[in-house]
Amino acid sequence: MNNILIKTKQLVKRYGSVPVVNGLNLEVKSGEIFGFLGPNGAGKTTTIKMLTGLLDPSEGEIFIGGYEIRKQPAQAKALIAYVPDQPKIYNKLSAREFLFLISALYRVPKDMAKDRVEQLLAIFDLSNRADELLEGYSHGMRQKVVLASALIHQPRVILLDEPTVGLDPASARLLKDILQELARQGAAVFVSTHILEIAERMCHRVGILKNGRLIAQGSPEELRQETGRGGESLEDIFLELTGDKENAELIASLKEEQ
Ligand SMILES: Nc1ncnc2c1ncn2[C@@H]1O[C@H](COP(=O)(O)OP(=O)(O)OP(=O)(O)O)[C@@H](O)[C@H]1O
Repeated sequence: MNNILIKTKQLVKRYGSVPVVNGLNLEVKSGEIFGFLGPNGAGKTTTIKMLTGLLDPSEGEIFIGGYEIRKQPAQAKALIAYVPDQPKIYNKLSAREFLFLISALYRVPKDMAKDRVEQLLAIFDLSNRADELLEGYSHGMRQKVVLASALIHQPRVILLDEPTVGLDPASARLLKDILQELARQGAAVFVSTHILEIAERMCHRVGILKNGRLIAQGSPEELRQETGRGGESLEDIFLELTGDKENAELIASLKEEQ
């Protein structure tokens, strides 16, 4: 297996005749954290759902660890962890029960599961409430349970859709540290986010999606050089590339007229 763990070739998704993802070519290597950025409706969630195999592409191919997701779905999916933007969780289970359920679904051997569950509960600071029903958990606590459950089978490909929404600063920092450690151990991490500061600090490379097309990709530093915007923040580059800077100028002009 080469070290490209996520690869898409000319990926297209249409709803009716409208392409919402259009000719996407992506590669994410082992050890890399790739930030997937783009305005609302750009096609990020649609792309991530195709990468997980939950949504069929209209055209193109997806390789996870070298396995084409539609031709070898079991092999590809065994490598993946997916944290959706609106996770479903079983409210009538406790966090500990939920994590054991997910371990069983991924066929993690029982002894190993026991260690992993306790380790993850401790890492996410959930140990002392692990036997309470999830229905009584706050949004951020539920998010942490979902993140813990995604890591239980030691995935090589980690797909996260807006994972920091609802997390407090300490938990967002913890997530960043965990993802960096997993990448260091060889995982490929693909994360969509609107928080450009996180992308800038966490991601080795970012891709900017607009209207279903990748309009730029590279390290934040490379994007600065390409756009001739040395010294500017990723946020300024993002707004420039996605055209939202015009909005900022419009708003500024409104203020001047007041
Ligand atoms: N089931 C569907 N049927 C029709 N159109 C859809 C469907 N799902 C998504 N779309 C459209 O596809 C486009 C991309 O949506 P998607 O959810 O992938 O965007 P996104 O980049 O994740 O946006 P956000 O940042 O707002 O979450 C949008 O125009 C959306 O309306």
